[in-house]
Amino acid sequence: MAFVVYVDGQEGTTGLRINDYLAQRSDIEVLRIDADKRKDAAERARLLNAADVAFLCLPDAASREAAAMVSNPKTCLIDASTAHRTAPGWVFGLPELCKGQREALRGAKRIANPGCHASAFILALRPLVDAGLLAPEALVSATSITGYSGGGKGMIAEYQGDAPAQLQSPRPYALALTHKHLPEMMSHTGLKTAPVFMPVVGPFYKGLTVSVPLHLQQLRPGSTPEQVREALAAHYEGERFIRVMPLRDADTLASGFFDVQGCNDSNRVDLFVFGSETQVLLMARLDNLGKGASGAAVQCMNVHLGVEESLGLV
Ligand SMILES: NC(=O)C1=CN([C@@H]2O[C@H](COP(=O)(O)OP(=O)(O)OC[C@H]3O[C@@H](n4cnc5c(N)ncnc54)[C@H](OP(=O)(O)O)[C@@H]3O)[C@@H](O)[C@H]2O)C=CC1
Ligand SMILES: CC(=O)N[C@@H](CCC(=O)OP(=O)(O)O)C(=O)O
Repeated sequence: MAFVVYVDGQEGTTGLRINDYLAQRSDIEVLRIDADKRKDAAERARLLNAADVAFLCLPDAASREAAAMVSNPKTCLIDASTAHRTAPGWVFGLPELCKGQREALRGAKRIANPGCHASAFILALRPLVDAGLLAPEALVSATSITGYSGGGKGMIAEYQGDAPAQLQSPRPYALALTHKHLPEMMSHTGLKTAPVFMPVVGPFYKGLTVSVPLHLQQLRPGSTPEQVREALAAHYEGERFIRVMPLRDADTLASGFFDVQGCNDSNRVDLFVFGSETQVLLMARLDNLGKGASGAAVQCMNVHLGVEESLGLV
């Protein structure tokens, strides 16, 4: 018997991509809402409550509204928005976060998927905190370079229309230093202080890389770049979507440049450690619409339904 799935926000950037993934699956029956009822609360409530799994691919306020509509105890919600990522009762949708996370996702009926920048930041730093290399009290900074599809339909239209010249250069943003991913970045790494975080959106569709520069003096005394890479490799051993690259990745150093789009069209995260005698630079790369959004949501569904090993993501 097929699992019944509904995507609330089926016409948005994340929803469309989830539907592409689901279309390849014979074990999933997708409920679709009529075009003229896409924002009709009663019809959305009916479909949400008819689903085994419902994805919320909506702005935050609409996600909160949708969650409040669900009374069927069997419906599992997987929310792609920022609304519930540190909310009590919701499990964070990052199976690789730590031991026990998969089991938590199997049992959960409320799953909040990470933000795209946050996924990369957390996957790069959580192992260092868990291994005792980076103290929870550490003060860190991060930048993120991202494609414009991260900004949803609105930003895509801005870039693909008659775009003004300033959109052709990288644009730093969130300069009030209050980016909406900071709470989840702290809560799911264990860091007690928010990083100084500067995202930069560039004139390409998708692909994202978070970089975290660290002086070795910021780490446990005596730490080396080798130990940093080792901590990542040990944490993610056996994880099929996480690739810990060789220390000082030779291909990148030989080419001289880092390829921000190198994980596009995959659900993969590549983790890089570059290092000198006194410094390390951690870089985490993903497709913001893959492991940064829709791929991650489908992966969480697979984990929840207990079909993770068999299905559809690369
Ligand atoms: N794009 C990305 O890389 C990522 C996005 N996310 C998050 O996922 C969520 C969806 O983002 P994204 O797909 O990019 O956004 P889009 O703007 O592309 O799509 C949002 C969709 O939600 C629909 N919608 C808005 N309000 C309602 C409502 N009240 N009822 C039903 N549908 C509604 C919109 O309808 P309409 O078409 O009429 O505007 C639109 O189709 C957001 O919370 C976003 O922050 C998370 C990680 C990464
Ligand atoms: C380029 C761009 O604007 N990106 C979005 C993040 C996309 C994402 O992860 O959004 P949610 O947290 O809403 O899920 C931003 O930085 O706000």
